[in-house]
Order: sequence, then structure tokens, then C-alpha cells
Amino acid sequence: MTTRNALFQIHWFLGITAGIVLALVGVTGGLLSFEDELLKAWNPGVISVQARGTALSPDALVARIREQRPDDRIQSLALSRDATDAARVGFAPAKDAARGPGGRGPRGESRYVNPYTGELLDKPRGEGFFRTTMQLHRWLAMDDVGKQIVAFSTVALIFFCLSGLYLRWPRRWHSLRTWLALDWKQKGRNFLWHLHSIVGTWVLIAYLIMSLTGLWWSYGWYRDAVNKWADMPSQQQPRGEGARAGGGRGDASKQRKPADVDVAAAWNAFQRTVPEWSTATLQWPREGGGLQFRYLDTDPAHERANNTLELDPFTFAVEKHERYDARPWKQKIAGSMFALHRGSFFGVGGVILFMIASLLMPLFAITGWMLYLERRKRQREAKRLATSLIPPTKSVNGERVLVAYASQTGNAQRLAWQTAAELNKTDNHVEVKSLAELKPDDLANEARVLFVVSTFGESQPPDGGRAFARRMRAMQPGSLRGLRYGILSLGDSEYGEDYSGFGRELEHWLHVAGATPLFDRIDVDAMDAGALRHWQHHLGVMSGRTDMADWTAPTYQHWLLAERLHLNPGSPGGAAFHIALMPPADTRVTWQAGDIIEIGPRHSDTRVNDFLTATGFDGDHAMVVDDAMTSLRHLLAHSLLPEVQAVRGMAVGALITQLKPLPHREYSIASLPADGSVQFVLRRMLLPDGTPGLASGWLCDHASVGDQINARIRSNPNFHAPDSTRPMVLIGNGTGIGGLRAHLKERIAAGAHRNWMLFGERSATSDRLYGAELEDWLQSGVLTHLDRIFSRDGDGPHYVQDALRANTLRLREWLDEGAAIYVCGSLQGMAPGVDAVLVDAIGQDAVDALVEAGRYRRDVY
Ligand SMILES: Cc1cc2nc3c(=O)[nH]c(=O)nc-3n(C[C@H](O)[C@H](O)[C@H](O)COP(=O)(O)O)c2cc1C
Repeated sequence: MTTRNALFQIHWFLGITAGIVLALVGVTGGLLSFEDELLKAWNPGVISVQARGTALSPDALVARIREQRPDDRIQSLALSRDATDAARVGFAPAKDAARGPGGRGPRGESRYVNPYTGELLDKPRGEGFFRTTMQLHRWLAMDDVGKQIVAFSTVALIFFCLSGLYLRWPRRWHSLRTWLALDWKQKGRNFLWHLHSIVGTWVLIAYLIMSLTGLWWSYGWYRDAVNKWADMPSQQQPRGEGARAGGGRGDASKQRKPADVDVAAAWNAFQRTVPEWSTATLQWPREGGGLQFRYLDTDPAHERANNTLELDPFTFAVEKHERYDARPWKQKIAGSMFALHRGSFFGVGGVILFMIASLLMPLFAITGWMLYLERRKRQREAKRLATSLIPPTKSVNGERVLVAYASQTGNAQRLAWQTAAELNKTDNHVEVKSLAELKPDDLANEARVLFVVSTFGESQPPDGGRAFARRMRAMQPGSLRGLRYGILSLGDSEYGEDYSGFGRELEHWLHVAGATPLFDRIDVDAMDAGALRHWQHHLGVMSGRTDMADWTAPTYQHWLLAERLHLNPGSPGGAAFHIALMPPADTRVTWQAGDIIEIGPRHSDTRVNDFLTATGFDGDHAMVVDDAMTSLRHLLAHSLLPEVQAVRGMAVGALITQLKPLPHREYSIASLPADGSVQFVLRRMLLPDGTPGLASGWLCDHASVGDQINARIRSNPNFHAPDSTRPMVLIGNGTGIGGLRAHLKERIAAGAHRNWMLFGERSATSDRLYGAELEDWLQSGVLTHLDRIFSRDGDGPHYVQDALRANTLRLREWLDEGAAIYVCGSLQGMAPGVDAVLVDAIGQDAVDALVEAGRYRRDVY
């Protein structure tokens, strides 16, 4: 286990335990932030009084208090310079008083006093609430056990801050934006993560200060250590009974009762020494102790920046005068634990910030828990899929498929297992491994690897892929020549240039290592279901399965079949059709060149009737699906039909629950919205028994013009047009003409006329797809060059890549002018052939740079 992983494990484990305690401690701490101010506001006439003339002198005040409470011993008297503040008197605890909560010594009663009349005022409202809140904050209202739990959680908070900082350390650590900017556009789990880490960074310093100061009240050894660090003078007189008894200078006068203090004289002595003060508390001497004044300056650094003046209780000579200002900085820190803990050390702004930070504490517990639960759910799902995998019996072409994943929060892991489960349904020999279990060298023994990886934290691999990525960067070029691979790269386009960063890096490295792509990398933006269907589409092609149910069925709209034209009668190849679909009347659909249309195919009526006859189900059986009435016949037409034997005699309800929607099919769009219809080129596929394929059979044979077709448009940003100021080289073959046609149309509409098309088909007599249109464009000059290459004709170049090689000089010229190269068509033969010509013409590095710059894009299948 790496350090990172260990830290992560401890972070979440402590998070889901101590995090709950901290949520409570945080909320209660936040409530306590403005305790004094709130109590004052709630208690006019008690904590604040009406100012009227001159206040009583301290000795007169004491005399008035004694008249009201003759049996109680006064221990302290606090006065304020603010004419609206009540004074406060503290009485000594009764001899038999119980100890206070949290193991503290007994506390005497404290009462507010009207400084003008000496009248003891009512107890303030709300004190009980804040007392309970404080007890929860410090001991969970549970005495010693609670105190230990809070203490441990405080240590955990320090760990959270430091480990969280380490775990989220960004590559671009010098960018303040990366550290602090909250991206509200993030969704779901990413947003939770974002909240947790970004807001966590906002409050990190506050939490560190709160926890480091909070430990002061938790552990005696910590207090001692801080005092030692600050070089604090040995503790002043402890507050407990009997302190300093017999100590000091052995002055017999100090053995006298504190009640004997001459308050007027003491007060005069204080005023002579300290003319300017804002609040002052006179502390009656305990046995053997001095007379003490604790006071704040008129403009104190904070509410605990106390100065202390000690007087001889008889002569009132100054024995000691300690000024906060005069302390060395370390002692100021050690003496300001409360103010630091509360934030008031930094002024009112500090208190507000610390209060907000405290109240935010539950956010981390909640987001942490939600992330944990979701992660667990995903891991369970992956485990379930793992156990459902049938062990391999035989392998296809003697090759196994390794599915390798790198996942931070579980998406890629789940998809890897889902991929394996899908391939496992044929007789593939499939294995799943985390990149953490693999070294790049291991791949040399593999024939086919499907990578399912996510990107995490600025183009970086998930934790489990870090070691692999490090080794991969150090590997020799050309060391994986025998390997074929596919990459499903999860990410989020909100991360801008970091989008899918690790997937891109992996692809680059595999390319340098000489491995061959099975198909182009598929980027999945925020778990986009369309991109995942595209991955499934390739899995289907790889495993030779045309009946793979979509993991998530698209939400189709009802389009109309408007036109169907046979484009290549007499061709030696398969029949190609031009199809036009009219968008649904009441919806506004739009798209751009490069986009994809997903078609939801259906079985022919004959196929459905045959199934109904063979199984005996009633096709007119009515049911509600997705809130709409439908019939079994209709549902069957859009579903994968089970084996007749398996469902004969079954209840219709059971059959319905078994049905899975037919897989979608996808085609490159060949038209623009201005054409009024989505047009595409479709080749009729024939199954081994000679019957038409599922979707091509439906669109080319069974459906009639005017019929409803289930379809939806999927944006395909990877193949969107280049900047119209750039020249464009459009290369393709077969039905790839569709995607290139849309681009040409879009370029012409934008007035971008520097276009060079290289297009390959079989025969010039039958396969001049969109021939007249292309000729027109060439004649009118909106197409600069048109190279059509027919593989079955004459002696010239047979394939597109041959024609490109023959035009290397022109290719270089166009690239020098900044041209973008777009390739649409066959993944086998054409696409790698074109790639090889490009590498030969300008070198691998220059090709990589084109890809990086988005000037070399492909839509190949
Ligand atoms: C903290 C965090 C950082 C991320 N960084 C990136 C990034 O730099 N680039 C990117 O494309 N996606 C990024 N993502 C999005 C993830 O790649 C995406 O959510 C993916 O589905 C996670 O898959 P996983 O669960 O397998 O890790 C990030 C997500 C989070 C939560």
C-alpha cells in the first residue's frame, strides 16, 4: 500500500467516525462564537442597563451587595467603563459545593449588578442554553469519556487538515484558482468531492488553529508543552483553595480574611496605577494571596489580552504589574489560547470567519459520508459483476482480453467489470485487473487490452494508476508492438485542458510503444450515457455481437423516414443508402457537422409475428410502459427477442420483465439543420444466413417512407469542425463520406473554401457516392482538390493512403498553411494507413503535435 493510499484509508475511516463528533463540536462552537453579544442582546436590563448619572463607587457597590447577600462571601467584582454595562459580582462557592462538569473545581454563583443602584439583577435568559452548548462542545456533555472523545477528534481534525492537503495537492499548486475556486457547474459525485476539498481548503487554516488551540483544554501534557515552548513563567497562583498557603514572603498579615479588604483604598490604588482601562475585575485575595486586578486596556488586542496588577492587600503597594503588550510573542500566543480558538485574536472578522468555519464542520462529515457510501455502492456492484463472471472455457482466436482499470471513485472499476461481463457472454477469455496490479512490461504478454481509466486531479491518473504511469513514462519506445488496445477514458470537460488527461497520456504512450488501437479512444464526459453506448458499440464489433443490450437505453424521439435512396446500384460492395429523417414536428433539434445520430432499430412485423406464433403470447396484450399504454407486440418489436424455448409457457408478466431493449446503432450525420433533415449513409449488412442486419434491415428494407423511426442526436465534440480560417483535408472511404459531407457543407456555408478531399470506394462506375454534388463543389471552387480513388479500377493508387502518399508535397504545403486533417471511415486499413503516411511525411512528433492541437481528428469505425 502506498503512503497516499494509506493516508486516504485513514482519512476516510477517521472521517466517518470522528467526523460525526467534529460536526457536533463544530456546530456548538459556532453557536458559542457570539455568546456574550447574544446574551447581551437578549437581556436588556440585566447584562446591559440604562445609563443614569454617576455609577456607585466600587466600595459602595460592594456594601449594597452585602446588604442583599449578607451570608455570602464576595470573591470578585467586575466593572466596565461602558455606562450601559452591568457590573458583575462573583460569590465564593459554598463549602460543600459539588465539583463542576468536566472535573472542574466547584464554581460560585455569579450575578449581574446595576452599577447605579447596587441592585442584584435577575439571572440572564439563555445562560442555560449556552452552558449546555459549551458542555456539548467540550465534553459531549459526558464528563471524562466525552472529554477524551472530543480530544481524540481534535487530533483527528489536525490529521484531516494535513492528510487532506496532501491528498488534494494539485499539479498546478502555484495557481490560487486551482486551490480555491469552487466550480458550481460540477455535478453529482464530482460536486461533492469538490465541496469537500475546495471548501476544506478555505477553512483549513482556521481548523488547524482551532484544533491546535483546542488541545490546550484537552491534555495537561499539551498545556505544559506549550508553556515550555513559550517560556512562560511558572504558573501564577492557581485558583484552587489553599494556593500559596504558607508560601510567598511569609508575611503574617496575609493570613487575614479576604473580607477585610478595603475596597475603596484598593480601587484608588488601582486607578492611580492604571488610569486608562475598559473593564477591570477585582479579585479578592485567597488565603495567603495578594489582591489582584485583571483589566483590559481601552483598545485591547482581544477580549483575553488581560493585564494583571497585584497589590499588597494592606499597604496597596504594587507587588506585580504584568502587561500583555510587554510579553514576548510566544507568551502572547500561549496566553491567548481562547482568543485564538475563537478567532477574536484576529479581530471581529476572525470571529465571523471562525464561526462560519465551525458551522461548516457538518458539511465535511456529510459529504465525506456520501462519498464513502457511493464508493461502497460502486465497489459492491463491481464485486457482484466480478462474481457473476463465468470462468473462461475457450478463447477467441487464441487471444484473451485483459480489461485494465484505474479508478479513483469507482466508476471506471464498475465499467471495467461491466465490460468484462459483456465480453464474457461470448466465449472470450476475459480477465480484469487494476493498473495497480500491473506493470507496463506485463502488457508485452497480452494481445488485447481494454483500458478503462479515469482522470483525477488535473490530468493525473487515479491513485491506483500512479505507479503504472510512472513506469510507463520510462518505458522504451516500440516495446509493445504486438499489443492491440482500446481506451475508455472517463473525465469531466469542466476540467478544461485537463479533460481526460490521463486517458490521453496513456494513449500517447501506447502509441509510442508501438501498440495498435482497436478503435479510437472514447472520452466519457461526466459519465455521458451516449459515449458509453459508443464503447458498447465497439465491444459489440470486437466480440462479433450485434445483440448487446444497451447499458442505458437512449431516450429516443420519433422521427419520420423522409427519403431512402440507393446510392450505389451495381456496386461490387454492399448496398449503400442515403437516408433522410425529418425531426419531430413539435421539437427543436439542432446539430453540427461531426455529430452522430443514434437509431433505435426494431424488428420487422414478420419477425415479431413469428415469435408470437411460436411462443403463443397474445400480441395485443395491453400494458403500461414509461407511463404510456402499449401492446406486447410493440414492446417485442423494440426488444431483444429471447429464445422461444426459454419463454414458451411463461406468464406474460414474467416475459415482460425479461425483455431488454434492442441495442442502438450510430451513424455520422451527413447534413446540416438547414437541410431540414438528418441525412446519413447506411450500408446494408447481411447476417451469415443472408438475412439483413438488425438496424440496416429495418431502415433499408422493412420501414417504409413516412414510418416513424426512433432516433436521437448525440453531440460528438471530438469531430466538430476546425476553425474556418484553417484549410481542411478531408479523408475517408465508404460510408465515411457521410461525416465528410456534413463538414464540407458547413465549410461552404461558412465561406471556408480551402478544402481538399481524398475519398476511396470500390468502383468508379457504381460507387461515386454524392458524385454530382462533389463535382459541382469542385467546379464552383468551394472544393480545391478532389481525389477519388477506386480500389477495383485501373492501375492508379488503390487506396486513399496511397493517393495521400503520392501527394506528400501538397500535404506538407497544406499542413504548413495550418490545415486540419479529418478522417472518417474504416478503422481497419484506411485509418492506420493514413496515419503511417502522415508519420512518414512529417514525423511522429509533428503528428502528435497535430493531435494535441486538435488538427488531426478521426471518426473511424
Ligand atoms: C477531485 C476530482 C478531480 C478530477 N479531475 C479531473 C481532471 O483533471 N480531468 C478530468 O477529465 N476529469 C476529472 N475529474 C472527473 C473524473 O474523472 C470523473 O468523475 C470520473 O467519472 C471518475 O471516475 P472514477 O470513479 O473511476 O475515478 C475529477 C473528479 C474529481 C472528483
